[in-house]
This record gives sequence, structure tokens and C-alpha cells, in this order.
Amino acid sequence: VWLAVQTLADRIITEWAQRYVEKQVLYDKERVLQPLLREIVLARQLASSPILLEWLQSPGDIVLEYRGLRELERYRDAFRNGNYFLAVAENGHYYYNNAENEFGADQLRYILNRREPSDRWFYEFLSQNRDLIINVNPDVHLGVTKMWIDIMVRGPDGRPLGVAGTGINLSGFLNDIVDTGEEGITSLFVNHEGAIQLYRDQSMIDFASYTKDAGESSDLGRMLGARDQARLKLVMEQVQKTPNEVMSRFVEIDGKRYLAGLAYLPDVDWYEITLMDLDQLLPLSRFNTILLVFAVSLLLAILIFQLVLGRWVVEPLSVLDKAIRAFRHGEYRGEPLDVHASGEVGRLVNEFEQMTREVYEARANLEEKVRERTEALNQLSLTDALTGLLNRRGMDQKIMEELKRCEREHRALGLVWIDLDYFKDINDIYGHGAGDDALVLVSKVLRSVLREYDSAARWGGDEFLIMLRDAEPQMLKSICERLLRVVRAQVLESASGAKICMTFSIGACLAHRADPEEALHRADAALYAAKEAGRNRYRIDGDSANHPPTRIRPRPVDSDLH
Ligand SMILES: Nc1nc2c(ncn2[C@@H]2O[C@H](COP(=O)(O)OP(=O)(O)OP(=O)(O)O)[C@@H](O)[C@H]2O)c(=O)[nH]1
Repeated sequence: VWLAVQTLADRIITEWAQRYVEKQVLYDKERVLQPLLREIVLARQLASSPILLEWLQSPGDIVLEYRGLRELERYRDAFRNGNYFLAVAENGHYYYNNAENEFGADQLRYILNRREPSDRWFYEFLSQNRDLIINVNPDVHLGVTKMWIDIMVRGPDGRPLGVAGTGINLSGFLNDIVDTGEEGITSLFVNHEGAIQLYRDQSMIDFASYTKDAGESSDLGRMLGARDQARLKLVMEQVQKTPNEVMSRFVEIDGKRYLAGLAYLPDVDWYEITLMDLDQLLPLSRFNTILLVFAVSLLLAILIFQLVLGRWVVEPLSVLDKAIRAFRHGEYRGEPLDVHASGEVGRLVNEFEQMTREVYEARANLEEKVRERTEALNQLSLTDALTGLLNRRGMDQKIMEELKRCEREHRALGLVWIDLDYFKDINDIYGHGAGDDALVLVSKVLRSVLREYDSAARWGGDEFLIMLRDAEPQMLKSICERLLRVVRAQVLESASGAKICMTFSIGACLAHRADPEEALHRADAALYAAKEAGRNRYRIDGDSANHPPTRIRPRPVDSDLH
């Protein structure tokens, strides 16, 4: 984050600096150009003065010289630093006077010499086809370093007659105008070759550069590396084509990065370069507090976001996850979960609670139904489908339970075997349906005779078994008699409308021990005895009473089957 913010800050600074340097270049350009232009205009006026032109065409004429010098003196006060010069081509006379009017009595200071290196500027200028040169040069004769505004004085035929102009005090100009004193901003002016013309460090200025050969100049090469210099040269070519435009490039000077803004000054044929030291002007370290505040705010925001996320999203989801696992193990039944959740997560939690409750309700319903079905199935497995009485399995269980209880409580259980007499005949004569109806009728007879706590079962075929709780001989006897009586009174109607009477034989016994086989065997033996004795009667195990056998076959009422 720190790196990203720093990069961002760096980019902002660079962008800002580029705009700033462009404005600064225009400002510097105008600041330097205005005073220079003023001097140039004045110098041009001087150079085109008819008095001067007349004199320079006849430089030996004393009257014309006198008038010419008066003209020069007139201009002296107008110039910025109160001085003027005039160099005459024909005789090499060099006239000069300064603000102090030091040479008011003798303006002719010396005679220029073609062979003198310090006078080379003059002869060089005469040989060039130019009208203006701004020459920054120490004058060895006068002992001053000035920025000379040299204007060519031409005769009506265009022939160079001399050079007139003024000198601007370099140190003053540099201090007042070139050197803004602003920290981190440096302005310098160079010519086409990159030779430095104006710079606050005078030692870097390339004095009288236009008189030098290529390679002799003190140019940008002394400040910049070859790569930066080549790049700036390219930019110089570009801005020369578009004089109102400013361009900027990064350059390195003494290992430091500067932003250089460039503009072309067509009036003086120079380039203005403004160097901006970004580290000094707007060090990145100034952003550190902002960056720190930004980073801390970001961290805080992340922290708060995490806390909120944790409390409102992560925590509820983890509770939900636990509940899902508990639900899978059947330990959660849709009770409200203790979570702080709203929005989507809250809705998810509510949906889950509701879904769980519904699943549990459905499961409970299902379990209830299964329990009911199982019970019904059990019932079915213990019940005879035709008569609804207990079947053999059901009765077996009951006898077992009751016999144990009887043995425990020293009571007797009455077991009564019933077998329909000549049932086969009912089937054969009246059909199987009539046989079934007969069996159902018997079951009704048994139910009507028995007490609430006694049990009756269809043992199989036409055999029934009755179990009587707390039985004793007399009671056993009376029940047997009652059974016989009731069944005899029944009339069964067949499908064909025939009325059928029935009888059955009974074998009964009293059981005291928990031995069902033994008891059933005794009852069965008694039944056998009843059948043997002629049917339609009962026999009780151990009962000595003799019942006369009566053989009655099932017959239609009022018919004589046997
Ligand atoms: N309709 C009908 N007949 C059955 C059913 N189960 C057995 N039977 C018939 O019942 C008859 C039983 O006959 P038995 O008890 O052997 O002989 P019985 O004719 O009753 O003669 P006794 O018992 O000696 O009086 C057989 O004909 C079986 O086919 C049933 O569920 N419905």
C-alpha cells in the first residue's frame, strides 16, 4: 500500500511539476525578454538614426562626428545601464560612455584591431549577415563584463557601417532578472549550439560564444550527460518550430533529477531552459504525513470492515455451519440461532431455521405414521383376517403371558377348544362362501358369550380356541353350555337362501402351570372325546360327568340331512 501510494504521489508531483515548469518557463521568458527587448528596440533606433548613418558614411568628418556623438549621448540616459557604444567599420574607432559620464569628454576609447582576439567579436559580426547579436562578453579594454546588445548599422545600400548598441551590466541583470532566488528553480539561456548565454553562475557562461569555433563553447554539455544533451537538442529543434510552446523533459545534473522546461525566444534567437529540482521544490517526504494518515485510515477501514464482516457475516455463517452439522446428527431441531445477522445472511439463517423445523415436523409425522403402520401390521400378523379374532400366533402369545401370570397368582386359566361339526359338509353343500359365513357367525357367537377380559382366536380351519381368565370348573362348564346353546340358536343363510343350523363340539380344561402344550393337549383330548361322543357337546378335562352322544349334522332348517 505504502509503495502504491508513493508511486501515486510521485506521479501526482511529476504531473504537477510539468504544468508548473511550463508556466515558469513562460514567466521567465517574459521576465528576461521584456527588459532585453526594450534595450534592443532602443539600440535599433540608435542604429538607424540618420545622424549616425550620415556620420558613419564619412567617419573622418569632425562636424558629423560631433553631431553623431551628441546623438549617442542623447541615447545614453535612455539605456538601462546608461551606456552606449559605437564601433566604426571604416576606421575601427570604438566610442563608449557610461552612466557616470566617465568618458563624456573623450568618448573615443580605443581603436579596434583585427588581429586582437578581444576585438574578434566586431570583425566576426561584420562578416556575418546578421543584424543583432547579444554578446555576453568581458570587455578587456573597459574592464567590465556586460551583455552587449550589438546592432548592425547599415548604410542605405545595406553595407555594414559599424555596430552600435548598449551593454547591460551582467551581474545586475543576472541578480535582478535571471536569478529569481526561488529555491529549486534555475533559469538559463542558451543559443543554438547550446552555449550558455545567461546563467546565475557566471563561470558557466560562454562569453563571446559566437566568435568561437564549434567545440570551444562552454555549453550544456558541461552540465548534462551526452544522452540528456542529445535529448534537449531534439526538444530545442521542436520548440524552435513552435515558438509559443513549452516542452519539458527530465534531465540529470550532478546525479540529481531535474525537470527541464524549454521555450524558444525568436527575438534574440535564444532558448530559455528552466530547471526544476523536484526534490527541493516538493520533496516526496512532504507527503509522508499525508501518506501516513492515508495508510492508517486505510488500515482502520480494513480493520473495521473485518470486524463488521466477522460479526455480521463470518460469525453467523460459522454458527450456521455448526447448526448444519448438528442437524445432520439429529441434534438441532430448528430452534432460533443466537446470531447477529441481517440482510442476505440473516435471511439465510431464517430460511435454515424454518427449513429445519419443517424437516423435523415432516420427520415426526412420518415416524408417527410408521409407528401406526407397524402397529397395524403387528395387529394384522396377530389377527385372523376372516373373523377379526386373534390368529394362532396372537393366541399363542396371549396364552403364554396369561399362563405365567396364573402360575404366579395361583389362579386357573380356562382353555376351550371349539371345532365346528361337519363343517366340510357346509362347504361341500352350500359352497365355500357359506363356510366362511359360518366361521364369521361363530366368531360373533364367541364374542357375545365371552367377558371383556377373555380372549378368542381362530386357531385354523374350523377350529377356535377360547381363553378364560380366572376360570374355575363351574364357570367353565356354564360357559361351554352357553356356547352350545347360543350356536344352536343361530341360523345361517346361504347365498341361495337356504337356512343352515350349526353345532360345534367343545373340549375344555383348566390350566394352572405355565405349560401351554400340556394344557392345549388336555383340551384337545377333551374335544376329541366330545367328537367321539357324537359332537354338539362339550367335554371338560378331568370331568367325570357323562354326556350322551348326539350326532347332529349341519342341515338346512326343516330339512332332514341325516
Ligand atoms: N369355507 C372354509 N372352509 C374351510 C376353511 N378352513 C378349512 N376349511 C374346511 O374345513 C373343513 C374341515 O373339516 P374337518 O374338521 O376335517 O371335518 P368336519 O367336516 O368338520 O368333521 P368333524 O370335525 O369331524 O365334525 C375342510 O373341508 C376344510 O377344507 C375356511 O377358511 N373356509
